[in-house]
Amino acid sequence: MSQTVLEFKDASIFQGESLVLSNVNVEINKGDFVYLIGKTGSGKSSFMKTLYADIPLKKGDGSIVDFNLKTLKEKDIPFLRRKLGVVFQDFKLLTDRTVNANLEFVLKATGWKDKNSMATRIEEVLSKVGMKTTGFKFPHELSGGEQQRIAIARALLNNPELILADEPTGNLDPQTSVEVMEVLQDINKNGNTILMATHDYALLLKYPSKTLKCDENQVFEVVQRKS
Ligand SMILES: Nc1ncnc2c1ncn2[C@@H]1O[C@H](COP(=O)(O)OP(=O)(O)OP(=O)(O)O)[C@@H](O)[C@H]1O
Repeated sequence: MSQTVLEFKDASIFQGESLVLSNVNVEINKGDFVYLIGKTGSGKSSFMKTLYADIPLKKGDGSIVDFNLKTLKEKDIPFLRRKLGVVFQDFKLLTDRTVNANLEFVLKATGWKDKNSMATRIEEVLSKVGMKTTGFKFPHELSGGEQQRIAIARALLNNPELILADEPTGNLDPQTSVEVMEVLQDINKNGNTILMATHDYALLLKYPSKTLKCDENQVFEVVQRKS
């Protein structure tokens, strides 16, 4: 039986007082790869932010990785985020330290203590994204695509139940976008569930998958037509 990782029922999403999305009914199951598309300003980022509790869910119901977003308390947010891996368009690596130190920073912040286990986990996630030999480098010594791979490795550190990728290829050229997408596809094939907001229709065509669209304050599933 499929296991639900994310479920929204009749939810509304607000930015401050203004309604961005209404009647949101969405379900994502374990192992899915789901795209979230829509024009600029249609609410993709607002939806993503609701999922990692950067925006509170005030109306309707929403649950994600066994957390109820409606009743979520401030103190629960770090525990929710430990079960999520978030990847952003602008990578958000700490520029003043190496790749290894970036990853170690996250492990320490999420309660890891043993040096050897941390080093092993760092090596594991770097090899998952094909960046095993770059741990000693600083972010500025890496290309955009490589930095995004490191950001994906960082998202994988705590074995997240769901990866939220908000325009992960938005700052990359088409060739590099495909390379980063291959990494996300591999991770998905290995069992990780991924929700990816994107503007990149070329990727959608190349890697077809379930697609949700934000338009006119609604989110609905679109069926890709085979050409
Ligand atoms: N911090 C904010 N405060 C108030 N309104 C906001 C805020 N952020 C976004 N909005 C508004 O919410 C709506 C949805 O924006 P959102 O960023 O979710 O769209 P998006 O689909 O992610 O766009 P893009 O593709 O440009 O990132 C827009 O009308 C935007 O102006």
